[in-house]
Amino acid sequence: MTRYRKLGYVELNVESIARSATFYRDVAGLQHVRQRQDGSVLLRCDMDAYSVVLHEKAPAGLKCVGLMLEDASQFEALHVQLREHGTAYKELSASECKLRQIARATRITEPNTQATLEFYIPADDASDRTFQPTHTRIQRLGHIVLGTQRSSEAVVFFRDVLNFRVSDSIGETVTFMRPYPNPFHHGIGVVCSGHPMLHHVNFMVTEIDDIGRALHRLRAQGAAIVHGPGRHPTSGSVFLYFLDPDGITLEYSFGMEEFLEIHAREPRVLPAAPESIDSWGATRDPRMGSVGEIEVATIA
Ligand SMILES: CC(C)c1ccc(C(=O)O)c(O)c1O
Ligand SMILES: [Fe+2]
Repeated sequence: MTRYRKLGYVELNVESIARSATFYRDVAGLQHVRQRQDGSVLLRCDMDAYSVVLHEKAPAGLKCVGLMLEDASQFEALHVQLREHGTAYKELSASECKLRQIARATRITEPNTQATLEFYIPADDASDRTFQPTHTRIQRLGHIVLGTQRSSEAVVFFRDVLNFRVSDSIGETVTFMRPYPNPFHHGIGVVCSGHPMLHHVNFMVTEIDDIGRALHRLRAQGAAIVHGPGRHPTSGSVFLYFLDPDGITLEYSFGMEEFLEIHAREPRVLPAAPESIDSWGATRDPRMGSVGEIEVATIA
């Protein structure tokens, strides 16, 4: 079965690249890396080549998600699983990989959310990958949550075909899964929604003070805070959600539960109640998770 390192990158469509590049650097606190010839902007929040890629394309939402495999031998296991399930896949050409600073990649359309998933290993190039945390000490791209009306089928696909492990669910509304054996409680969440969508993108920060400071900083910068601060009983994280310039929901969180590779605890099902989302009792702005079209790629 396929083994992963982590959720590696997320590529977003935004209405104005200049406006969003400034926001993701100055407000969200990522490091600007460079602009590619096609105009897309690379930002990072760890020592990888990039963690977030912005593309100027309406409507705003998700272009694709990169899942870093443990090593090159995982492609064989992944391809076997995809063929057995009858899921079409495409291997990216050497020139496309070079452009994206990756050594090898396979792309699929996840059949239930329609999200483009890219399974990859990074290039072993000599590019500068230093990362200097900014006002908010982001440690990594944490997770994304995808919405679909076929959420139970999506969970089965991530679990049985892609070898994600379920960490917890809240009733039948949301399930949190980790790309095995990455230790963090979830790299992907799947939420019930009326149509396929990106619900939010999460960045994990260094300490609770990053959340408290962000609350005041975001207010001063005029960003829309849409939920929190609060604590998620599922992963144990303290959270704060805010909107990017197009209304895409971003989350900072601190303190996520970690799982061992073996003898991990069993997944839990928490009741479908507000206390299962937030044990501090914060109220949610209805704009949370409301913008995030999923661009559907053609897998030839
Ligand atoms: C409100 C959302 C879907 C949610 C719930 C719980 C967690 C967590 O346990 O960390 C999240 O990260 C969420 O985004
Ligand atoms: Fe989250």
